[in-house]
Amino acid sequence: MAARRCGVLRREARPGRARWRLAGLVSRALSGGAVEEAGLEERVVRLSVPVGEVDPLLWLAAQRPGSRLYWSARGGGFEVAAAGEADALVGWPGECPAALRKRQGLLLAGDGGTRYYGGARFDPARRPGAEWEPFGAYRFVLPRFELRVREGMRELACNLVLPRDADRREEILEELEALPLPEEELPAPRFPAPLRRSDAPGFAGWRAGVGRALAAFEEGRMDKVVLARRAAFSFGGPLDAPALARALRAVTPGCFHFYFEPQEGAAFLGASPERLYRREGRSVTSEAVAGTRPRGSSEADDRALGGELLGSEKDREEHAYVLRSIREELAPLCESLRADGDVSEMRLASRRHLVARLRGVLRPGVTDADLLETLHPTPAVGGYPRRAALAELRSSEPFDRGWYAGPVGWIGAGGAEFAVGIRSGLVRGSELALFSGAGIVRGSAAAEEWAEIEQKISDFAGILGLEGRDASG
Ligand SMILES: C=C(O[C@H]1C=CC=C(C(=O)O)[C@@H]1O)C(=O)O
Ligand SMILES: [Mg+2]
Repeated sequence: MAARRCGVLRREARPGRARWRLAGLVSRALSGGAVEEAGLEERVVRLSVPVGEVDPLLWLAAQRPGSRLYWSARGGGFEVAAAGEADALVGWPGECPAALRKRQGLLLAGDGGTRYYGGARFDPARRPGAEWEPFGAYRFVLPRFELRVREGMRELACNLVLPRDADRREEILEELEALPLPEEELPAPRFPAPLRRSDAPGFAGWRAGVGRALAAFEEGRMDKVVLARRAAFSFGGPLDAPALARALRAVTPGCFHFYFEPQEGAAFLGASPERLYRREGRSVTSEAVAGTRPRGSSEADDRALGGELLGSEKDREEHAYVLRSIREELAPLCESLRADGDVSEMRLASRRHLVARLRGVLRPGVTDADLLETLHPTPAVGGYPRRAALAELRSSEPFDRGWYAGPVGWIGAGGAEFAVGIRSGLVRGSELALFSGAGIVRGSAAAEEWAEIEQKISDFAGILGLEGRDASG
């Protein structure tokens, strides 16, 4: 028999058997005696069993829509798909993730592997547009069920919050029993045809925005602002958002991949090259990513584009504000902070950026809420100085960024990792909104920055047949 890519499994790792073993663990953990022994203080119990080769994104696609998520670390090493919610920390309109501080007790009481996954709005102070309502100001989910791949080991896990889940024993076991565990490859997805495109701002509005930014630089009110665009597409039928995430992952190696679906019919997904920060205990790393050129079509062309980026004064300036700001913001939270190498080139499949890394040791007591509040938004997505840039975006950007360019990632007791939620889109039924921005500094030209955004959305555009539909008119 021909070997199927995902179908040949060792007997003990067969999905059905994994589910059955997990049900045994869950049943025991929720039995009267075990719950009573655990006492009244809320805590998270994470139960897991090994499982065979299932692609987490295929698993995700098979789960019931509504409350699904996916995260994979840049460069591999950690990947998770999840369904359902054992707990959720949700921010009300106007709340920033700093409010997480008050709600982190449960998390810190969790066992080692416990992680909440989620993200936050770019600007909690801006009134949310209707399309972003399901996402909240921030939303971190402790999934009910997880399929995790960590350093090549695959596991199926169930999170329980005790004692509160004791009352839901039957419900949880029924959910587990019904949990789909696909063993086979799905056919390659076919996406519906695109019908219409509309950009906010259009090119005239974009040119005006760049002009306003240049005037603000001249007047000394600001040094950099990242202006963004919302390119909205409608299709001839509903978009399969998990399939889109899979197709995107395939063409964007070396990126963080994320997918958040807080309710059926609304999914925010993307492939970001940029780490906001990573924390392991008190060690923290962050990085400045800015300045852009495409990859070349030949080796010589590619080399020339790399040289052009590294030698570009304008892109160096875009990048320098990001590095300077991260250093300024992070230093007060650290006992020590140092550069990790020089400014270099980050090469992605279809474009390249300038990158510089910072490494530090946090002062005792610094939390992830502190880090998020301090680091976000960096001038890679906001501007410099931050306050002036945000005021400009609030008063002139003609759409709500929602979670675009906000922090996305996970928080655990011993560590955390966040990417900057760029190169992303929002799927709602047969509508897709792609969000992308470009750093405006002295010397920026409106048409070039518009084209840079077009290049940045080309990963999505290539998958969905949107190329050649530039709306610059
Ligand atoms: C704001 C975005 O990219 C940022 C990250 C890298 C390079 C950038 C640039 O060259 O303008 C942007 O600052 C985006 O992709 O939406
Ligand atoms: Mg740029």
